[in-house]
Amino acid sequence: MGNIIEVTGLKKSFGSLEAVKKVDFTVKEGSLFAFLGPNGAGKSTTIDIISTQLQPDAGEVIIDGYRLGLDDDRIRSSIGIVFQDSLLDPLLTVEENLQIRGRFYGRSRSELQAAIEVAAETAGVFEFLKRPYGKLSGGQRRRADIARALIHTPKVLFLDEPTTGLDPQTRKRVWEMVLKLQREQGMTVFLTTHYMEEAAQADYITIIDHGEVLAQGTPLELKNRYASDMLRIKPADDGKLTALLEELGLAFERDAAGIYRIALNSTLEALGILDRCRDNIANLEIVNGTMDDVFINLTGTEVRS
Ligand SMILES: Nc1ncnc2c1ncn2[C@@H]1O[C@H](COP(=O)(O)OP(=O)(O)OP(=O)(O)O)[C@@H](O)[C@H]1O
Repeated sequence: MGNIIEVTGLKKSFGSLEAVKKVDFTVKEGSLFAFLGPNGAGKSTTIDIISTQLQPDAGEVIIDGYRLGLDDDRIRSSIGIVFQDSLLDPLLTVEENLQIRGRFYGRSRSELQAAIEVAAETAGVFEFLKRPYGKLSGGQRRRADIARALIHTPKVLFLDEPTTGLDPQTRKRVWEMVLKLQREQGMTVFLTTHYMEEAAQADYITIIDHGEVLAQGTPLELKNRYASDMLRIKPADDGKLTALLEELGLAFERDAAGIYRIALNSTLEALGILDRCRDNIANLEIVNGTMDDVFINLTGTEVRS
């Protein structure tokens, strides 16, 4: 698959604040791409630029073969965006909201109705098309927002924190719908999220902070590079285990419960350590590095919950 988005040397300042300093990344067609960073990292500014809503100071953006600044109308027809704040009218039904949106795209009445049905079916809002948007639950609203973004059958769907503010069960349902869109319909999904368990399911991740790319790769590549597996040992005899680990030259920490934590260079390194310490182990576990660890190690910031 080729790249559907190519961003090179992107820069944007607001006065003296360099919100985007030099951002380069590519997104493969049909992939689930996660764009991560702490608050104020420059994610929204980047998305606003590549979705034609904000002019960059420098850089090149190509989406679906169209160049930003030259083919903005074509870019707009290739992308759908779900913002954090909904754009739908709470007093109108979901169907009426979709009709209003769909009319932007100059279709005949029957084409519009067909497009609404497909978008509603895809986003799972078919059964409440006739209900006022304002009367829907949080998860239903989010799916209606997604239906709005799908009405012109875009190739790339931008989702800005699509599951933030939803209860865990609803979050799961919305998330499953997003995955289905990407996996079954081949849609490219460009996602920002503060939920690392969602990011961990992406095909590719770019992490930015202070307007610069800190790291890029698949979740596995990033975990291998920026998160260690952890060996946790509950000792049979504290003093002996401390002495043994020191003798082995291993760095360790002890938590409040008296559990020893040893960062591993590789999972298999645990075998040698366990073999040497076996007589002093009451209990043990190996905890794999997570995307949370990657995020914290790179940005020095806890993931916002
Ligand atoms: N229109 C603007 N005028 C001035 N400063 C702005 C403007 N838009 C964004 N900024 C600043 O640029 C920086 C990057 O903001 P941006 O919204 O792109 O970050 P973000 O990564 O999307 O953060 P969040 O996760 O909170 O949405 C921040 O310091 C922000 O205050």
